[in-house]
Amino acid sequence: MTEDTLQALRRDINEIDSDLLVLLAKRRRISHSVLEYKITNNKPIRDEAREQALLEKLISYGKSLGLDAYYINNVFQLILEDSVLNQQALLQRSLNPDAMSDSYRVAYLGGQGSYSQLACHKYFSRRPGKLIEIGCASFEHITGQVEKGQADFGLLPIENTSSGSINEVFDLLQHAQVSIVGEVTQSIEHCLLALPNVELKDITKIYAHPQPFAQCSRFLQGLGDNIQHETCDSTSSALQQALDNPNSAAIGSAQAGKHIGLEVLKSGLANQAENHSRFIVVARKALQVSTQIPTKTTLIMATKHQVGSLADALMVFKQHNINMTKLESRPVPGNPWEEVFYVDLQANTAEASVQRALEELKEHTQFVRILGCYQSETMKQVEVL
Ligand SMILES: C=C(O[C@@H]1C=C(C(=O)O)C=C[C@H]1O)C(=O)O
Repeated sequence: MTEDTLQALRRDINEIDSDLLVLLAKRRRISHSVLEYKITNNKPIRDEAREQALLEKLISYGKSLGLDAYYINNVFQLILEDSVLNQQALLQRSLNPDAMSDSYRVAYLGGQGSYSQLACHKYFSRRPGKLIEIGCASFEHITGQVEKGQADFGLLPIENTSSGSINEVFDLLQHAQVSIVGEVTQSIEHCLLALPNVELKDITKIYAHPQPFAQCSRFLQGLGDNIQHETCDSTSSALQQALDNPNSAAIGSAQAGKHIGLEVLKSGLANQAENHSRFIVVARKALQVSTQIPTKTTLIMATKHQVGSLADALMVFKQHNINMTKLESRPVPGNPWEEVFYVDLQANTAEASVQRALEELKEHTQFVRILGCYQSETMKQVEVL
């Protein structure tokens, strides 16, 4: 085959890819129109039976064209997710017009290349308007910016699949005057990054935020005791240190390393192959969440000092048929041995049944505070394979 033939084939591929994009954009517009029907008829945004039927039909047709089921499933699950999340985002925007402006300021930990920045870009990608980023040095700084009205939103990591709950953030939420308005999950792919030409054997010091150190503990143990670990305020500052100090490395994402001029010495450092962090998005005022979309409510409560009081409180959720997805206990700062509980519920406080459950919960607790009611971002795929 000649070079000219190759170029001609590549032109054909380019054309097909452009056509695919045009069709995807058209599909998205039609999906937006379907939303109008759901709003008028008060129907849930998601229709899993329709998705299931659609995927089965596509897989069968795709097979006749020589495409395998796994490939078709992967491609269309992504298209469906986009379609559903976009409808949800549009609906939420129409419900909360006051919270929409041409530009919005978001405070997150670190700066260019931090994992928080990746999560911020992912979460706000569906939102029109100009994103103004405010890099912060600590979690308190983030909530402070939101409380003072210097940021419209703050992004805080709350849990990680390798290292568990991020206690500092839970403790901060006890007193911060902010409301949770959203969540986003970001996959975290830790790499060891160093200046070009530095080899693993040359490294004497590794810089990282405490979270990546915890999430990559097994890899770090394997390197032996001769390498010093220095904790940094954020992944961005760890990268800067690796840039400034010879024979050192930092833990961060490959993208962040590339951006700043560091190369990947080793990838896949996390203890768990599937390493994800869930972030919460906070704002000064709570948002209204449509009952047509999957919703989470996060609350904080202190139970009474009586036998069975936690069990009694949790029974309220069971009796009202409310699914609890997380229960976390944290000490009360300044009151040794006192505990507060963080609870995530699959519930929307706009529903009368949820309001009744929360009223009843008060009878079994010393206090209850709703930290937020927000759109659940995790979309469970329908299973066809
Ligand atoms: C577009 C719709 O809404 C959602 C998105 C779908 C899609 O993009 O094909 C299918 C079902 C729904 O979960 C619809 O209900 O038809």
